[in-house]
Amino acid sequence: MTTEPAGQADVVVIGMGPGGEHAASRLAEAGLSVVGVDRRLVGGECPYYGCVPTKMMVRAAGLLAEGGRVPQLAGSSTVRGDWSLVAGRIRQQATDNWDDKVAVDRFTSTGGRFLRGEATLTGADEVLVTGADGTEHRLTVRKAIVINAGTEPAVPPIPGLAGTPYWTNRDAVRLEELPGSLAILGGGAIGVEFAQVFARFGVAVTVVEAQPRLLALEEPEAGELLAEVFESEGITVCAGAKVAGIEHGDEGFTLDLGGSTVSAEKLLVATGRRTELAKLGVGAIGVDEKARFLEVDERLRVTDGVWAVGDITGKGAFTHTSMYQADVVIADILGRDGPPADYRAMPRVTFTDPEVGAVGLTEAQARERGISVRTGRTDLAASSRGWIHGAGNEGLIKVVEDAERGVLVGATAMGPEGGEILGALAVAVHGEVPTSRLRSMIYAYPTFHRAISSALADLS
Ligand SMILES: Cc1cc2nc3c(=O)[nH]c(=O)nc-3n(C[C@H](O)[C@H](O)[C@H](O)COP(=O)(O)OP(=O)(O)OC[C@H]3O[C@@H](n4cnc5c(N)ncnc54)[C@H](O)[C@@H]3O)c2cc1C
Ligand SMILES: NC(=O)c1ccc[n+]([C@@H]2O[C@H](COP(=O)([O-])OP(=O)(O)OC[C@H]3O[C@@H](n4cnc5c(N)ncnc54)[C@H](O)[C@@H]3O)[C@@H](O)[C@H]2O)c1
Repeated sequence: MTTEPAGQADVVVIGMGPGGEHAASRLAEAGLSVVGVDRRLVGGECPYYGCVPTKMMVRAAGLLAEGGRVPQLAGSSTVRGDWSLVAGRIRQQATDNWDDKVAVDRFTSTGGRFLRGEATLTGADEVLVTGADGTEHRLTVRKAIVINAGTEPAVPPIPGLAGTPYWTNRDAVRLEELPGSLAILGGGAIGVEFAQVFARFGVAVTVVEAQPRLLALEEPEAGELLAEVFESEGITVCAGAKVAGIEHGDEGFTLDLGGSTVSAEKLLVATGRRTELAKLGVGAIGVDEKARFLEVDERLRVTDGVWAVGDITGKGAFTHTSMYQADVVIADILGRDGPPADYRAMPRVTFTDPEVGAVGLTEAQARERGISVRTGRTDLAASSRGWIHGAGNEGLIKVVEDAERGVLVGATAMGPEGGEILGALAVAVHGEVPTSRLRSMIYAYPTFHRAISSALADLS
C-alpha cells in the first residue's frame, strides 16, 4: 500500500453508494491511492434506506399474504403481523442501527482512505471535503475523480406541504410502529412497494398518483393489473390525481384533490428523486449546474479526469446500474479493455406481489424510436402454472419485438417471481436472440416462464 502525503490521491470518489464503494475498493486493490468521501453512510441509499430494508419488509408482508391464502388452498390459518420483527430485522441485520462501521472497515481494508464529509468540486483535479465540524480537507487528485453522489427524495411544491412532518423513504424504513392510516404521494416503484407492505400489516393505505396509472414508466397493462390487485387487497388508488393543496393538523394530513379529499394520519412522499449538481460544484468542471443529471459518455466520462456512476447519470436509478457502470469506470481508469456501457437490456423489478419485472423498451418507447413493433401478450393466471398456483397468480408476460430485425427489444414479466422469470427475457434482449430461436426453444412444464412461449406465439 502506498502512503500518500495528506491532501493528495490518485483517485477521489465522491459518494460511496453501491457503485462508488465498488469503484473505490477495486481501484485501491489495484494499487492506486484512493480517498472515498461520503457525507452520510458508506454503502449509500440501497443498504440503509432503499433496496435492502424495503425488501426485508416485502419478504415479511409476502409471508402474511401467503399465510392468508392458506384457507383457499390448504386448510386454515391465522396470521397476525408483528411489525416489531420487521423493524428489528432492519435495525439489526440490514443497517447495524444505521451505522456503517462494517462498510468503512471493508473499504479501508482494501487500502483506501475514508473521509466523512461533504465533497465539493473546486476543479477537475481538486476536491474540498468539509466535515460536520467544519474541518476542511483540500485534496489534489492526480488521476481521476469519480462522482457517485446519488439523489435525494424530490418533494413537489404543493401548497401547504413544506414544513409538515411528511415522511420520505428515509423515515419509512425506520418506523418502529405503524400508523392507522397512510397516504402515499406517488405511485412509482417506491410508492407501490411501501403501499402493499404497510397495507398487509394492517395500515389503511391510499396511493395518490398524478399519472393515469401506477408504475407509469412501465407497460400500461402492468400498472393497471397492479391497481386491480391493490384494490382487491383494500388499498385505495387515486390515479390521475392532481393534489391542489395539503393541510396538516392534529388529525393528520388532508390532501385536496380538487373535488375530493384524502385524509390519513401520516403522509409518505415518494414522487421521484433529485440530484444536487450545484451543491456538488460541477460548475467548476464546466458542467451546467442546473441540469437534471450529469451527462456521461459511453465510458461514463463527464470531462477529462472526471467520471460519474449511479443515479446521478440518469441511466436508471438501480443498484445494478450503479455497479455495472462502476465496472466500466474501473476498466477505463486502469486502462483495461472492456465493452462500453450498453443499456439496451436494462432490467428492473418492482417488488410488489405480483412482482413487476421489465427489461429494455416498453412498447411505447419502441414506437417512439420508430421501431417497427410487434407485441405479444399472455395472461399468467391462465397459464397451466398460473391455474395450478391459484390464489396470488395474477400476472402477465408481454414481449416487444423489433419486427424488422426479428429480435426482442423489451419485455415485461409480471407475476409470482416475475423478477426471476425476467432473467430469461433479459438474456433474450441482451443477446439479441432471434425470436425464431426463442420460439423453437423447449420451455419446462409447468413453470411460470413457460408462459413466455405463449407470449411469443401471440406476436402480431
Ligand atoms: C426505497 C427505495 C428502494 C429501492 N429499491 C431498489 C431495489 O430494490 N433495487 C434496485 O436496484 N434499486 C433500488 N433502489 C435504488 C437504489 O437505492 C439506488 O439506485 C442505489 O442506491 C444506487 O445509487 P447510487 O450509486 O447513485 O448512490 P446512492 O446509493 O444514492 O449513494 C450516494 C452517496 O453519496 C453521498 N453523497 C451525496 N453527495 C455527496 C457529497 N457532496 N459529498 C459526499 N458524499 C455525498 C450520499 O451520502 C450517499 O451515501 C431503491 C431506492 C429507494 C429509495
Ligand atoms: N425495486 C426497485 O428497483 C426500486 C424500488 C424503489 C425505488 N427504485 C428506484 O428509485 C427511483 C425513485 O422512485 P420513486 O418511486 O420515488 O420515483 P418514480 O419516478 O418511479 O415515481 C414517482 C411517481 O410520483 C408521481 N408524482 C410526481 N409528482 C407527483 C405529485 N405531485 N402528485 C402525485 N404523484 C406525483 C410520478 O408521476 C411518478 O409516477 C425509481 O426511479 C427507481 O429507479 C427502484
